[in-house]
Amino acid sequence: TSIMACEFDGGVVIGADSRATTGAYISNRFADKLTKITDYIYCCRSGSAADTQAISDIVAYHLSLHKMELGMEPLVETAANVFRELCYNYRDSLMAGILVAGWDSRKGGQVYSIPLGGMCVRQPISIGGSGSTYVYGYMDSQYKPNMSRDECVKLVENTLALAMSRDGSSGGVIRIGVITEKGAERKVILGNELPQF
Ligand SMILES: C#CCCCC(=O)N[C@@H](Cc1ccccc1)C(=O)N[C@@H](CC(C)C)B(O)O
Repeated sequence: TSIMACEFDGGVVIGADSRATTGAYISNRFADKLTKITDYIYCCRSGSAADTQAISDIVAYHLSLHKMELGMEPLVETAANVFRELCYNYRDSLMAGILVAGWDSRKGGQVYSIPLGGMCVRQPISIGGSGSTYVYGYMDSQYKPNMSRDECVKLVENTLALAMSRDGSSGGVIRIGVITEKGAERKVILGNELPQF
């Protein structure tokens, strides 16, 4: 897997490849690793498909209850804390590397990274999954503070395309999401339309 999330003024851009593997076999060529938690909060999943699906379902349930009690949309930070509590408390039984990203009225666009082990840290831009190891240098060389929405989309597309070209556990299509106060929009870049370097 190759996943990425990037903050911009007014929201976040999230992205993922679509390959699921069972050993060397590609068990799913069109996996959807961008998972909705609330209307304004998504997560990017890497690691065990089963573990990350289960965790995401539990967090979505808790936040739906929290929204009813609170009477307002849950904060991105709150979602990240529920993910962290599960990923840390069950760290010996789980294989889950998750990026939590979304928009709320208090802090706007936010990205929180929860790698294996269960720590949680906010980052303006974050990558994860097996493919991310090949593109840290590219991300660092291209990142600037205060990028526009479209600059973030292009950086996410290019970074994921590079990771997918080098990592055998990444591939397929690129799924992109943009989350702002207006909600979430999604698009797909097909395998033959990927940026070429
Ligand atoms: C059966 C089946 C398909 C899913 C098996 C399955 O979880 N594959 C994993 C690799 C893995 C991980 C831990 C144990 C075994 C196999 C996988 O493809 N993970 C991708 C993300 C998930 C969300 C699709 B990525 O991290 O590469």
